[in-house]
Amino acid sequence: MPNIEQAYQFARDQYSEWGVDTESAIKQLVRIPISMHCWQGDDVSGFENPDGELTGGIAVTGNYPGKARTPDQLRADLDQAMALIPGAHRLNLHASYADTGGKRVERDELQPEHFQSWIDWAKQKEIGLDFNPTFFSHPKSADGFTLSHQDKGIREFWIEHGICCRRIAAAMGKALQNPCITNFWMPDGSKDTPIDRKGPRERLAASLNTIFAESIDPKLNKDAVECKLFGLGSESYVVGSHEFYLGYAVRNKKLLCLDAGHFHPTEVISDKISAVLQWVDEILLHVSRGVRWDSDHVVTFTDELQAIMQEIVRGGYLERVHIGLDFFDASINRIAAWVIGTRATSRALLHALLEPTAILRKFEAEGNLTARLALLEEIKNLPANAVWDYYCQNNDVPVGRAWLDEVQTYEQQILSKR
Ligand SMILES: C[C@H](O)[C@H](O)[C@@H](O)C(=O)CO
Ligand SMILES: [Mn+2]
Repeated sequence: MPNIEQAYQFARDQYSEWGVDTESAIKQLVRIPISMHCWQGDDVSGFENPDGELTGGIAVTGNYPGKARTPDQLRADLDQAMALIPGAHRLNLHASYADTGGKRVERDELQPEHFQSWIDWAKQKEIGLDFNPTFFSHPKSADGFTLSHQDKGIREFWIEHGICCRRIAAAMGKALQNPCITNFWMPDGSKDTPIDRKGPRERLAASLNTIFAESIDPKLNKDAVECKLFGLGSESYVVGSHEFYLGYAVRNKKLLCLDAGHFHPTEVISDKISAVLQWVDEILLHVSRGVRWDSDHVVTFTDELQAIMQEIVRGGYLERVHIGLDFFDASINRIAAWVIGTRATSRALLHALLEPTAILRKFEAEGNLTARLALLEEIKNLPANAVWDYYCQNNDVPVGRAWLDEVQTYEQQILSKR
């Protein structure tokens, strides 16, 4: 399309006047993977018990037809979504998505072989995999506690699950020659005011220490821990709070996972990135969008999304921050949800890479805060969209809203027949 080329040439010249090299921004962007979460494709159901209840204080609303019910269906949907998103990304899998051929395998008995079909798929697509033990939607987590449970037997079951998952993740990392990030999120907490806040936290720390006792080469697997402010049914107390995991990650050299929907409504993770990276080597992000009680709306091109990406790029943190997504919406086409959220995240990264940061930094250093604010407003009018369209075209994915036509065709031909 010649007008995309023309618009890009015009944009390239405009950015060059601000000292920004659009070609270099594009080259950087294509190398930044975004870890797409498998659970947007089936409302966090997984394949262990697809019609079972989703527990753990998370909820998916909506009943859009056509959700994936088998590993093959989920992979086909991911193939379709990934074909509409520029760049090479990753897949983030939960343990409850094991491909066991219909056989019931308990979570403390999961093995790498139960994820072989995912590994083969990722190898063929030349993408990396990330992983998560699943501590919810299971009878042994029914009262809201897992690794911090007061019952030793229940704790041991979940500890064994954590140990299995790290080995599975290491097998994925080895097979794909690409380190897997394994994120530990446990729903443990209580609806009403507990008397004992200390005991569960001591037990959670001890359980994690046992899980992480086996040393695994970081070239194969890196562990992350994820905090939360509250969940449905854990409104008064969450064992794994922010302070708990920040301390745990610092002391035990783990990655800290910051989920954008897991803090007070006026608290933003964009401000936390440079703070926690003073104390931990690497972090994982769960890019999400909190709306009132829900921490997991589909990511859109918000101010906070842009601020997160600006912080990563301005701080020179691209090697230390792993970008993952975490949202689930069953009220709209699930493939469209992936595409909207991942394209928005990638576009926000591009905007950050196109920022004339050197000029802004200079004004700030000189104390010229008037110029800093004025230029922050002016650069919002630079033609980043022309660079984005050009980037999409060069990566063989639809430009602009054309991707939606492809999702609608797939819905008619595939989803509507499920
Ligand atoms: C399904 C995920 O593990 C989950 O969303 C977790 O990361 C979370 O954010 C829970 O609120
Ligand atoms: Mn999360």
